[in-house]
Parts: sequence; C-alpha cells; structure tokens
Amino acid sequence: MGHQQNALHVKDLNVAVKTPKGMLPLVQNLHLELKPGKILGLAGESGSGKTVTCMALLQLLNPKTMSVKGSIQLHGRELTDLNQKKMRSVLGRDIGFIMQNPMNAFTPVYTIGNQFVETIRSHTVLTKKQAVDLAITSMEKMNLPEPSKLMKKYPFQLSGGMLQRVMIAISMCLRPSVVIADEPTTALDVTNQLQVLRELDRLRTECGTSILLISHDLGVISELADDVAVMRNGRIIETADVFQLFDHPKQEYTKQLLQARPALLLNDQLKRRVI
Ligand SMILES: Nc1ncnc2c1ncn2[C@@H]1O[C@H](COP(=O)(O)OP(=O)(O)OP(=O)(O)O)[C@@H](O)[C@H]1O
Repeated sequence: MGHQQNALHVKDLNVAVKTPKGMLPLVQNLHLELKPGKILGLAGESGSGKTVTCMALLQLLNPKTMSVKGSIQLHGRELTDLNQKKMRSVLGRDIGFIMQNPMNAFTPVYTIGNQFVETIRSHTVLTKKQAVDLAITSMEKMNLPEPSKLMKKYPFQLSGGMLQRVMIAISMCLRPSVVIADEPTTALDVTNQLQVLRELDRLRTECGTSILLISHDLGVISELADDVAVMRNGRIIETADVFQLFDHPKQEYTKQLLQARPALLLNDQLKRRVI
C-alpha cells in the first residue's frame, strides 16, 4: 500500500442521545482522517456537534444516556473495543486533550504541581522527583515563566492564558502522538490566543504530533490546519485541504462560514503557511 496509515481514522461514527421520545441523533455517519504529523481542523457553528464528536472519540460520553457506534482507530488500533481501564491508559499517554475552558480542567484545591505530577505518575513508573523534573521541563518548553514557582500555585492564581498553556504542557509531556484540542483558544484574549496557537504549531513541527483542532472560528483553523472538515447538524458536509477549502469552497454553508469568519488576527509567521 502506498499511503501512510492515519494517526486517527474515524469511520461511520454515530452518536445519539436517549430522550423520552426515543433516540435523538447528534452525530451521523461521521468520517475523519487525521494524517500523521498534520493538523485537521473540524469547523462548524455552535451546536453542530463538534464537542459531542470530541467526547465520543475520547469515549467520555456517559453510556447510560448516549449511544456511540462506529469505528475509531488510533494508528490502526481499534479503540472502541477497549475496556474503560485500557482506554484510560490511552488517554493522556497516546492521546492528549486540551479542553475549551482551562479553569474547568483543574481541581481548585490542588496546586498546579500536584495535578501535573499526579497525571504523569498515573501513566508512568516515574518517581515523584522524576515527575517533578519532567513537569518543569515541559513547562519550560511551553515558554512558561519560572516553572518551579508555577508548580506551587493554585489554578485561580493563574490567568486563563497561562492555565491553558499549563494544560497544553500537561497534555504534551508524555509525548502523545495525537492531540485533540476542543476550542483551545475560545476562552482567551487575542494575545493569549496567538501564543497558544504558536505553541500548538510548534508541537506539530518539533514533535510531529498529529492534532485534531476543533473550532467554530475558521480564522483560527486557517492559521494552522492542513485539512479541514466542515460540520453541520451532526454531519460532515465538506472535507478538503485548507487552501482548496478557502479558495474553492463547494458547499453554500462553507461559503457562509467563510464570510462570517472574523478578520485574521495573527501574524505572518503563522498565517497560512506555504506547504
Ligand atoms: N448531553 C446531551 N444531551 C442532549 N443533547 C445534547 C447533549 N450534549 C449535546 N447535546 C446537543 O448536541 C448538539 C451538538 O452539541 P455540541 O456541544 O457538540 O456542539 P458544538 O458544535 O460543539 O457547539 P459549541 O461550539 O457551542 O460547543 C446540540 O444540539 C446540543 O444541544
């Protein structure tokens, strides 16, 4: 076979929620291919099903209320066959995830250091000292100032942008091959948005990480993504490489999304790199 295996390959994903009137479909026949070392943007307006898709991929939906069907392969390994314990070891180690609201990702009563070290140790056999060293190195790589001091702080003592970068440092420290980032910049101001996007771009370039970047903002997606899938009403309606999608959108809905796109805020370094 001539082509490389996908980092993440989602086939025929269907998600439905149980309601008193029966099953209500939220995601239908979804197909995604994230190529190794590439960034796939998943775009769509609010309510189109992006977060439900992300939670389904991570198998974080409650099976009592949601049904998930289809195939999710990580480098060819079927994830839907894994039991909860095995899936938990995949999350964090093989798949990193970055959530929309950094504040919700941390427990308020523990220091950043505690939470960082705990995450590392739950996935590795490192000693506490080794985990502390790894946490500090990862934060340094994220260009976070004075990591040893940051380790002693509580989440509320950090700005949203800093917390988001700490979260990226945590999700990246075990070098997962795939990262799923759900609206990683939505809660941030413009300066912090830029910093976080730069760091995601650097991870891809320096570590070869494959990233599924979920955003309602086609401006953000155009900065980083190699390929884009457009979602509407729980379905993918168009998939193309970023240049083709921006220059020759096929669907009317994609054209509307492009017109609604906020002015690009970022600098030339990031702007639609020439591949
Ligand atoms: N637990 C749930 N029970 C019932 N419906 C749900 C549940 N979670 C999400 N939905 C519905 O699924 C649809 C898709 O929601 P989802 O959060 O995935 O959209 P989104 O594209 O991520 O939007 P946003 O960017 O605003 O988060 C919405 O209509 C939402 O109301």
